[in-house]
Amino acid sequence: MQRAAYGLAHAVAREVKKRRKLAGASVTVLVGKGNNGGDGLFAAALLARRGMRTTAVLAAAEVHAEALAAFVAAGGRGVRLEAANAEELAVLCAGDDVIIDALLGTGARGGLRDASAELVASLQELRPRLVVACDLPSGLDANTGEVHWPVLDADVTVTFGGIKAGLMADPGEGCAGRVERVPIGIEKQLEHNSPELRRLTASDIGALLPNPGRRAHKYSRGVLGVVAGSARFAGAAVLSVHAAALAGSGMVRYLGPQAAAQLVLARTPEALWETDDPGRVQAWLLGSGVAGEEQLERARDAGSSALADGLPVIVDAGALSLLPDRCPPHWILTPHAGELATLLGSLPSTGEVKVTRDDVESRPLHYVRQAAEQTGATVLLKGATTLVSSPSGVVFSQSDGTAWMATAGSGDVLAGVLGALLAQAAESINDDDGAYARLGLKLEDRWAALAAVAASVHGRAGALASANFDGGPLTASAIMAAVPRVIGSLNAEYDRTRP
Ligand SMILES: NC(=O)C1=CN([C@@H]2O[C@H](COP(=O)(O)OP(=O)(O)OC[C@H]3O[C@@H](n4cnc5c(N)ncnc54)[C@H](O)[C@@H]3O)[C@@H](O)[C@H]2O)[C@@H](O)CC1
Ligand SMILES: Nc1ncnc2c1ncn2[C@@H]1O[C@H](COP(=O)(O)OP(=O)(O)O)[C@@H](O)[C@H]1O
Ligand SMILES: [K+]
Repeated sequence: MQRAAYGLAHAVAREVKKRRKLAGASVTVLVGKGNNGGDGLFAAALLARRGMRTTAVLAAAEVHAEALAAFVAAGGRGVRLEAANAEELAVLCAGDDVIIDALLGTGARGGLRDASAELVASLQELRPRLVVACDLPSGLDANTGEVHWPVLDADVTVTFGGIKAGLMADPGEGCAGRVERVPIGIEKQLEHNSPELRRLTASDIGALLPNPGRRAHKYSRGVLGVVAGSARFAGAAVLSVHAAALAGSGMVRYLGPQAAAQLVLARTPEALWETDDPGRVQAWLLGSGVAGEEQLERARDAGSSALADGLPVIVDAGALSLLPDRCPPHWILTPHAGELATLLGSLPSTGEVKVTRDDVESRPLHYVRQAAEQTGATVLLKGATTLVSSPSGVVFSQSDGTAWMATAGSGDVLAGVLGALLAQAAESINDDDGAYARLGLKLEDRWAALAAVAASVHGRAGALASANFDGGPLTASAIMAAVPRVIGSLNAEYDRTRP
């Protein structure tokens, strides 16, 4: 607890010092009845000793006794929270330089109640200057990222030991701000728990990204077949094919109507337009912008032959309605929340239960797992945080992008990037001595890891492209243009630091 409190106090002091002098700055800690409140009080005691004006709002009749004694001994002032003073206290706290949220931690059952809920709801409206959450924002489910409102949005969350699953899945992650981990000596223990939610680091991604050997040729690099776009949504074909080319596929074969193909070739003369027998490919991308019977038929045909040949397939947008009864794990579905809701509704195994887009957005981790389990496929659920579930339930979470990426065509670019990575890795991903094996990834989870690599490259490309405009808005084309640099720098960084 002392280590946790020390780490928390250190982070709070550092954040305050970015804005003003520490001595004389005001901090209020919101204290619940458990150990989370204890951490908050011990941290506040340390801050009082560094000259901060400290107040503790005590939200329970009994709080951590030893921590309260330390807080009082350091000169801190306690105020009891009651229904009658919740609003008044909210106004007072909102004027402070920083608020520490230590109401509920990992022992919480459900959300904030009574006066605590009232206080937090009012504070959230008052938009305090700086909020630091102790371990996790109170009201979050540490295991799922589901949120019991109200929650006070944090600027920084200082979390102890391991990063909780609830800080890597929305909507929880969206409330947590920047997440910092403080080691408290239980890390070795955590390593042995099988991690059901993982986030790949830049170094993991560098290790998994394909890097052509000296003797590579275009066919050995991986050929991607693409059935995307339609007369109505020609842009999806243009974007996905070009993104696939930029992300390093050896070659792209495009199947679609002449009108779309002309636009595809105008943007990507490197692609081939296939009008009858498409020739050999290592992987397929089906569905981005696919509409109309003729193009759906092409997607259906390609899907059937891929299933028969055991080739990996990305199933996006328009092709999500064409799934076989049971998909293999090397079929990667790429829905956004609305498409996932529709998909789940169409599966016989979902039964009569109706799933809405709102349901998926409030429990993305639950539903992405459910979809992977029910279809047998790997499922990538797009969003601010993108979750990828393998059919075995292991989930990867990547959150590297910027909200400017919520723009038309962004998903088509992701599909193209994923297609390129899939075609390049298709023949080596299961090798016993390959990069995926070296990272300790089980066979059934490798497709999900690959999809997570694509999501991260896509997110990083968006972040880089936006940074090039001082954090300004993006088009899908701008995201795409940054993809080669992101791959190049991840590869270079990995080469520089590899063990
Ligand atoms: N190894 C560890 O697990 C460590 C835990 N630490 C801290 O301990 C915290 C967990 O402590 P606790 O297990 O005491 O859990 P909490 O601090 O979350 O408090 C749980 C207590 O609050 C009550 N409670 C549960 N749900 C409630 C609700 N909705 N409204 C009101 N009261 C509710 C419970 O009856 C219980 O007494 C962590 O979040 C972290 O801050 C750290 O001190 C470091 C070490
Ligand atoms: N708020 C956000 N922050 C970061 N990335 C986002 C956000 N919203 C969406 N994205 C990303 O942008 C892409 C949008 O894809 P999609 O919804 O299929 O759009 P479209 O169909 O227009 O291409 C996904 O990769 C998703 O993860
Ligand atoms: K908390």
